[in-house]
Amino acid sequence: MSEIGVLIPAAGKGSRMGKKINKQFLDLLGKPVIYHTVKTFLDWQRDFELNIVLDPQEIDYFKQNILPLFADVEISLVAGGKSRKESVNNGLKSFSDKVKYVIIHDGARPMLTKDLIEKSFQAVKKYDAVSCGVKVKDTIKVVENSFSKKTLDRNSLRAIQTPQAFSIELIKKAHKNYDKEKALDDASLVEELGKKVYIVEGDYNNFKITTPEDLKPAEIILKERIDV
Ligand SMILES: Nc1ccn([C@@H]2O[C@H](COP(=O)(O)OP(=O)(O)OP(=O)(O)O)[C@@H](O)[C@H]2O)c(=O)n1
Ligand SMILES: C[C@](O)(CO)[C@H](O)COP(=O)(O)O
Repeated sequence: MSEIGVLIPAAGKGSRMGKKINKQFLDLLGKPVIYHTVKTFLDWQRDFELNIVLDPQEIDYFKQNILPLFADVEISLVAGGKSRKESVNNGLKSFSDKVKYVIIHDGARPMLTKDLIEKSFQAVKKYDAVSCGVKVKDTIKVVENSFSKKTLDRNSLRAIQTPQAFSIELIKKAHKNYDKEKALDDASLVEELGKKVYIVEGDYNNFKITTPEDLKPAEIILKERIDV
């Protein structure tokens, strides 16, 4: 068994997408969104434990409609929680003792690349806590009551993505240490411990499918990859 654990949180409600079906099960080029996410990890390599965290009410749907697409792969399905943090925490607890490093990646980011996974994995062996992030292209202002208050220094800003990778010992400790439900990402829990998180250059195409207008560009990006 491998020292690597891959954890895909996919137990969200997708409320901003506003569809009846979970956004991770929506069709993208003839396959569910989450299929593309998982497939990229399997194209990267196959020697890892894979935990996919799902809404308990969607586990049967996943078993019937998505698991058959990965017939030869061992996948553990884990029941998620009310918040992303709780879902990730449940996924962390389900790895075997062999796992040393865990790579956490949103099910709703199907445009990740093998290169991003590999860069994150190489970096976590050196730094113990890693997140992908991209430079911010726009000018960012703090706005209050519709008036700008100040302009932030763009050079020090990054828009944070997943994959995020950690030594499993550190990320479990970080989850235990932070008892509030709401946390935007796992790297921030490590920051709460006073530890540094190394930022790997992410990919602008690796955006999260959040609202309906994200679907068309996602299709264009994935189609270009499949066509080449
Ligand atoms: N309780 C939760 C909430 C989120 N997630 C997962 O975390 C990722 C990032 O979350 P986001 O895009 O915010 O998804 P949702 O919470 O589903 O979206 P929304 O906030 O619009 O409801 C998604 O893959 C989502 O399924 C999860 O596993 N468990
Ligand atoms: C983890 C994450 O995708 C990094 O950008 C993001 O923080 C998830 O946040 P959301 O509020 O669940 O969209």
